[in-house]
Amino acid sequence: MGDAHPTIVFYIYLLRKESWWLNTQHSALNILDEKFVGVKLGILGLGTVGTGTVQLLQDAVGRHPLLEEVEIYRVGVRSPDKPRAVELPQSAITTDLAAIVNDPAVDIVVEVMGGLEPARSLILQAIKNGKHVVTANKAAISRFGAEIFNAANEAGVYVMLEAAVGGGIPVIQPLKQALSVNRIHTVIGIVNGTTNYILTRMQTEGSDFSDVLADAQRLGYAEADPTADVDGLDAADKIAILASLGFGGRINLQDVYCEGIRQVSKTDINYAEKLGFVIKLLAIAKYQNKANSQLSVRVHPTFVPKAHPLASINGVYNAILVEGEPIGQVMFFGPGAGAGATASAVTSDILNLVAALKSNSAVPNPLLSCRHEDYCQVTPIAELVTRFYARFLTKDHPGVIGKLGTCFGNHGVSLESVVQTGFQGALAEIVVVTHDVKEGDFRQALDEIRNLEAIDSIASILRVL
Ligand SMILES: NC(=O)C1=CN([C@@H]2O[C@H](COP(=O)(O)OP(=O)(O)OC[C@H]3O[C@@H](n4cnc5c(N)ncnc54)[C@H](OP(=O)(O)O)[C@@H]3O)[C@@H](O)[C@H]2O)C=CC1
Ligand SMILES: N[C@@H](CC=O)C(=O)O
Ligand code: NA
Repeated sequence: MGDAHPTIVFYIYLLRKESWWLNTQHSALNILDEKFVGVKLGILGLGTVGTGTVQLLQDAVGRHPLLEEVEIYRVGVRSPDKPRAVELPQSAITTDLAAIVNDPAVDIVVEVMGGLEPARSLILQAIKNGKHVVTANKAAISRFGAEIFNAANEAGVYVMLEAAVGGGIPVIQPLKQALSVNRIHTVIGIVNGTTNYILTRMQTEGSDFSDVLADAQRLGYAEADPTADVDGLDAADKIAILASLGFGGRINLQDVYCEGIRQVSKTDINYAEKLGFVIKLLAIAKYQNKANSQLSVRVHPTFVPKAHPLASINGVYNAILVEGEPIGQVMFFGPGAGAGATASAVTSDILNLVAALKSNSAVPNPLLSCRHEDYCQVTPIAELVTRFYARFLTKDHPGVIGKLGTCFGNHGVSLESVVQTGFQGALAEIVVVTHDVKEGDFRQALDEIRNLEAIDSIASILRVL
């Protein structure tokens, strides 16, 4: 300070103290009063997404110039001796992930390791240490979002998750920003690349489920445990996140109804084709009853009319159709999984954080942080009103169709079409498509039908969009 006037020294002391306080509250201020010297990343995970992200960052020429200010500082893995598709100094690689989130030099923690624990604890620890977080982990966010975002708001840091839904498709930021002036009433999408890839190949090539799943795993689309993809759980995580953003409240994951694609057979795919539909695993969040803000949030294989915009989304591609007022319909389309596509989303989040760090703003940006406090009301699936497709295997008795019609009629289920085209061995196959019906009523009719002497089995039940 040399011989500065004592009052000035005192003011500088107060400013420093103030800025220290702000620094602990808002890590966006970590660089206040200092020249911006670049941003150090601590990356947790170097698998499909981590590797794609490192490749993108190491090849920054021709991309946004801010990327050149990003340093890959530490990378955490499980098996340090595994051969990697990227070159990094050995000193940057560690198996001690806690050391990364506790390292004061790290500005942004990029969590691309997946799983629930230790991912959750590491994210929370990074936040506690005043670090911004980028994550691709929809499983952790959909379960621990409240805890993670509350902690982030308290610490004044951001948790960014563009890669968590729709892979490379920008959909999180548009919902948080560009579309947030709309009253959203429907979010409906194909949000799992693995199952869309499987269904597409079963449909176009008549391939077997297990062969195509192996290909999806080899291509890096599937989760470490592909059950999450195949059983619809990954899509449920994603629609919970999208619904939360679209409808302005938290979603309890247990309220999301979820069915996967295991029961979708080639026979159903062929019937769908004959009836003018394709089968897609849809994730749907929409007002069931706008008057009392009741939402329907669900994932299930669905008969989608061939003319619907989601019917032509094939392979690993995802698409999310958002409907709101006043905008009407907007559809986001692009690659939903894979190294490069997902790295694009992760890196765009990193870029946003670099920009936030550079802007030196003392005030957290409300368009980057999470503002939810309350939970949305989600209605039970029995209350859903939808059309159904059902396939029955029946004994070849006269009058079976009439008996089916009577049971449906007893429960107020009206039929749009009834088709009897084929046989499975000695059993006749009858396919029914209903008009809109309350799911609970439809299920009661099925219970009655199951008890008919002429019915061998109900081979499949799928909802129709
Ligand atoms: N794959 C995709 O297309 C997409 C994935 N995501 C999400 O991104 C995340 C990562 O997925 P992905 O890259 O496919 O996963 P991978 O299984 O390919 O990679 C996981 C990485 O994390 C490391 N890792 C995992 N657990 C630990 C641990 N306990 N300690 C140290 N290191 C650990 C692994 O280390 P090691 O290499 O040594 O085994 C590996 O490098 C997940 O949350 C996933 O849901 C999101 C969108 C698309
Ligand atoms: N396993 C997921 C990866 C992206 O989230 C998928 O198949 O969509
Ligand atoms: Na995305």
